[in-house]
Amino acid sequence: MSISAKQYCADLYQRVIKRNANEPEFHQAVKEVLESLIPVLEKHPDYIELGIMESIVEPERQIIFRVPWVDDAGSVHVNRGFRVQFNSAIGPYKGGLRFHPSVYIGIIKFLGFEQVFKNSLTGLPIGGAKGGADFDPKGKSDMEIMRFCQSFMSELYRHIGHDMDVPAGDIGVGAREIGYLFGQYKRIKNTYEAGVLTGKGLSYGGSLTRKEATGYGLIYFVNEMMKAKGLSIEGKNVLISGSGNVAIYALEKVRQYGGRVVAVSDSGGYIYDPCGIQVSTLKQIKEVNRQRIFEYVKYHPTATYHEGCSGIWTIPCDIALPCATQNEIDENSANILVANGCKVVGEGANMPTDLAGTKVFLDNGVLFGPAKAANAGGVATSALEMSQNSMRLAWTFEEVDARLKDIMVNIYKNTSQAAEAYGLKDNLVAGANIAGFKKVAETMKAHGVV
Ligand SMILES: NC(=O)C1=CN([C@@H]2O[C@H](COP(=O)(O)OP(=O)(O)OC[C@H]3O[C@@H](n4cnc5c(N)ncnc54)[C@H](O)[C@@H]3O)[C@@H](O)[C@H]2O)C=CC1
Ligand SMILES: O=C(O)CCC(=O)C(=O)O
Repeated sequence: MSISAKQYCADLYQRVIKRNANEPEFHQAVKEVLESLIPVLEKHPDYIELGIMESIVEPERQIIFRVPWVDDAGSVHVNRGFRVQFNSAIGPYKGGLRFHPSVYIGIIKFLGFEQVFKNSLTGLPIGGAKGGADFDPKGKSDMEIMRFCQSFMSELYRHIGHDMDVPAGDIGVGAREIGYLFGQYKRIKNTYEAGVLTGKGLSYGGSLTRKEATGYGLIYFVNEMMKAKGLSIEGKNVLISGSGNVAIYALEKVRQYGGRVVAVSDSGGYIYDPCGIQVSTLKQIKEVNRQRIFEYVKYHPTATYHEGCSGIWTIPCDIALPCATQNEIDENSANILVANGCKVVGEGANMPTDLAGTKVFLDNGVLFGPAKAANAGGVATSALEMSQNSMRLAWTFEEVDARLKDIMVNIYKNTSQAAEAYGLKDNLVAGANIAGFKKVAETMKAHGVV
């Protein structure tokens, strides 16, 4: 090879920027991975020579489609739907669907790219994909959500299948939406293909523990990371951003480990309660009533509500768990967290810390669990749901939970070993990228230039 691995990665990154203009989230995700992989490419120049690096940053397929739907007043709306099938080297495409007004191709591409490495880390046979729409579910009636999901699936069904591509939930897509999507798929295809979606209801092929899996898995990972340093969650003060699926079940598991979650947030603001946030009230407000987080203070007089979501990171804590969305912790918030004594960060959301924020944590010796590793429990349990669907069996909650825990312990072990093997001890960002990449790269090599 005539140029260094470092120069190759810098050049490739420039080509990615040029080819994918105006997609800063995708550029950010690629930059982090390429920088982590320099020591791997120094040992394996064949990954460059065989075009594996060029291929790993280029989705296998990108689908963009029109989603017309009619609201309750009879007005027609047209949204844009996406599915980016990024890499199918190690299994059928797998990854969630996000319904949020901020969705555009750059967000879906970054999420699909991250999913490739995350899914590889689970040790299960799943490739990487992501999808969604720029639809805002906020304030929509059940019937509007149903009509939107039916229209979305009326195009998506052509591109998915239990051995081809298996979507699931993400921001704005939970059990209700998966139900409507599944109903429409079944109607169009006239076949009961349970494994075509995951996160399903229990009566039609869903898995126990899938709802809890991302949040529980995050805490299993954080616990493992702390245990390796002689620390524990017990007695620690914890901040959790977001108050959706990941945040709620992370909170539940932190309490089971004896920690105290003193703040949670939504896109409007955050609540702080030094006595600890009650998970049952949060579930009622968010899962049942679908209300904003400020409602919480009506039930708990010790809690206070504060406008604006980034303020949550100014609260002193031992452990911070960003579980809302991408780039919610920047350099400034990271510096404040460190100055206030935060020693552990576990990423429940995808890419919630920007590159400068990540550097602050790593430079200051914060135990940092990157998203690809720390939040992989959700997709891992989706893969367990697919296994149960294939076998036409349903495992107990305890059985799935035990498998999830094993998977998270293994992910910690593999990421920390990969980091150490490349002289980057304790840098789990590099460890996750390296361990996730190597399995995919070796498989792509075995498949030839395809
Ligand atoms: N649901 C899953 O199984 C998995 C989700 N993730 C990631 O976790 C994150 C959260 O996803 P879910 O909990 O599933 O979504 P969700 O739709 O259930 O909840 C999202 C929550 O984040 C809040 N939020 C949105 N923007 C915010 C902001 N700027 N500041 C504070 N709060 C904000 C929303 O109000 C909502 O409470 C996303 O990054 C998603 O990609 C990652 C792995 C699996
Ligand atoms: O369960 C899945 O397939 C998707 C989970 C997901 O979207 C994620 O890991 O970010």
